[in-house]
Parts: sequence; structure tokens; C-alpha cells
Amino acid sequence: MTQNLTIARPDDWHLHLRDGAMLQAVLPETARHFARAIIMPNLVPPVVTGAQAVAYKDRIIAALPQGMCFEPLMTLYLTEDSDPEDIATAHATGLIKAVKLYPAGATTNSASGVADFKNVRASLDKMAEIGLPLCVHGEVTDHDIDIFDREAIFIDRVLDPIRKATPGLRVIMEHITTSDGVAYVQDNATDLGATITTHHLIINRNHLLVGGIKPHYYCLPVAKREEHRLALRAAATSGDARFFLGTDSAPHLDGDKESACGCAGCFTATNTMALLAHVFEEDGALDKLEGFASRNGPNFYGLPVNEETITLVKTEQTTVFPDKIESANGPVTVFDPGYDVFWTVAD
Ligand SMILES: NC(=O)N[C@@H](CC(=O)O)C(=O)O
Ligand SMILES: [Zn+2]
Ligand SMILES: [Zn+2]
Repeated sequence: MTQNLTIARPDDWHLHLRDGAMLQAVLPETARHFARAIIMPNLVPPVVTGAQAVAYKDRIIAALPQGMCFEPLMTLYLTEDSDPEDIATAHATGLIKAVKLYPAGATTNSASGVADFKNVRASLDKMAEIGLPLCVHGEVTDHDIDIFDREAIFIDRVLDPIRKATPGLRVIMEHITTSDGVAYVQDNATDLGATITTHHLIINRNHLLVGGIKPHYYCLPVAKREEHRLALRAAATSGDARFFLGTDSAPHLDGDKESACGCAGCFTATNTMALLAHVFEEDGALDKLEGFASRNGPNFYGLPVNEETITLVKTEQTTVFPDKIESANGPVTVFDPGYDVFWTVAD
């Protein structure tokens, strides 16, 4: 028996497309199912200025295979030297949809991020004034803070003070991984949303560490205890419009992940929608998938919901996803949920 579910075409509100050969390899994986994505600016060097964002957007569009339709929603990387006027201009022309805050040293390519939050005050005030949202990688980087506690402590020590000091600033907590992140969103009625990744709905820290270390399950923020995964599942499937999909699909070459100092990031673009259908069905919430993947994000960002649709199909055959995709520089492993999935996206 097959089962069909047609939903508005989804968008990805947190995506790493990289550049060059990697961009070429991963872009079709997203464009196949998603209409738009918020493009993370953590290239080396980062996308800091409006001019850099224009150039990066052009490279993305040039890499799109013929016949595919996809709109990159650009972001700027916030640094202590960011120019509030440049940010405002890039917003006014419609080029950028958000600015991204990386605490310095928190994650992949975050060296140019913010160390002293006083030095981004003018940019944050400008963003609140013009209604430009801030996307946040929410982890503190203090050596004495355990990596599993870094999100919860960031909320208290950094995020809440920033929000109180910047009334009207719209904030998206990216890739939340804890019940603390869920609760912070739930307790704050306005101006706050959160993205949740596909992989954090599926794995907890045991998947990463028990029975041998699994480099392809290593990402930041790192997967937490099971109780946190369950809190994320409950939030994603609840229908609460403040929670929406940001896959954080973050490709690295296999050689860079299967390494003595492996890179953080899970590559989920290829199978995200099928995995989400599995997850939402498992939680008896298939009727909430469209909100999570296709409606809540555009509503938060003030953009129209896509008019096109995609159809998810469940069959009795196990869906076979590629283990890896190939880039000109080597393979990239596709996220493996560790169980059989029967959903697929119809062509
Ligand atoms: N999520 C990750 O583990 N990695 C991301 C960076 C990020 O989103 O923090 C990357 O760029 O590889
Ligand atoms: Zn991040
Ligand atoms: Zn990311």
C-alpha cells in the first residue's frame, strides 16, 4: 500500500552550500526538493559585505544545473568590523534576508566571528531599526564550559542580554539542540524563532559515541542526551509556528571528517525530506510536516509560501539513498539515519 503526502514546496532556512567544486556537487541535492534556502556565509574568507554577497549569489546561480529552479536567500557574516550602513543597503536592495552571528571560535569557519559583543552594538541596533533578522549560532566558547552545556549557557549569558538590549530585534536561534533552547523560544512570545535540523531529530550523543566514534554524526552544536532530542521532536511536530526547518546540511569531504581532527557537519540535503516524513509519521504528526518545512519559515521571514508543491510517497520498498555524493575533490557521505526509511520524494 502506498501513501502520498503533497505539501507546499519546502525551503531550507539554514544551509551550507560552500563554493567551487563543493558548491557544484551539493547545490542540485538541495535544489531538487527545496525552492529557497538561507545561505550561510561562513566561507573562507567569510561573506561580510554586500558586494561579497552579490558575488557569492552569482556563483550559486551559475552553479545551478539547467532546468533547476532555486532561490538563494543571502546572509552577511557579522564581524566586529561590519558596517551598519553596508548591512542596511544590502537589506534595502532585497539582497540579504538575515545577518549571521558566529561567536568567534564556536564552529566551522567562525574565526572572524564576534568576541566582544559591544563591538556589534551599532549593527544590531540598525538591524532592529530596519527589521532585518539575526541568525545566531548559539554556543559560548569559554574553555571552562563543557561542550554539552554551551547552548544553554549561551542563552543566559549572551542571547537574553542581546535581546533585552535590542528591543525589536528579530532573532532566529539556529539549529537548537536542547530542551533549554525549545523552552526559551516557547517562553518568549515575539520576535524569536528557531530552526531545527533533521539530524538532531534523529540522533542523540550515544549515536555519535557508542560502539566506536562516528565522524559523520559529529556536528556543532553536538548532539545531546536523548531527553533533548525528544524535546526537539516535540517542538518540531507540535505545529508551533516559531519552529521551522533549517537542515544545517554542512558538507565536508570525507577525508576531512574521517580524520584525527574531524570537521563538524552532517550532510543531509539529499535525504532530508524523506527522513522528515519518517520522523513526523513516527510521531503521528504528518499533518504538521508542511508547517515545519514549508510554512513557518516563510511566515517568520515575511516571505510568501511557495505555490509549487512536492509529493512524498511511502511504499513498501525500503528507499535507497546514495551513501555518498561525488565532488571533484572527493566524496561526501550522506547522513545515514541508521534505520530503514520507506518515504521518498516523487520526481
Ligand atoms: N553545523 C556544523 O557542524 N558545521 C557547520 C557550521 C555551523 O553551522 O555551525 C559548517 O559550516 O560545517
Ligand atoms: Zn552553527
Ligand atoms: Zn550551519
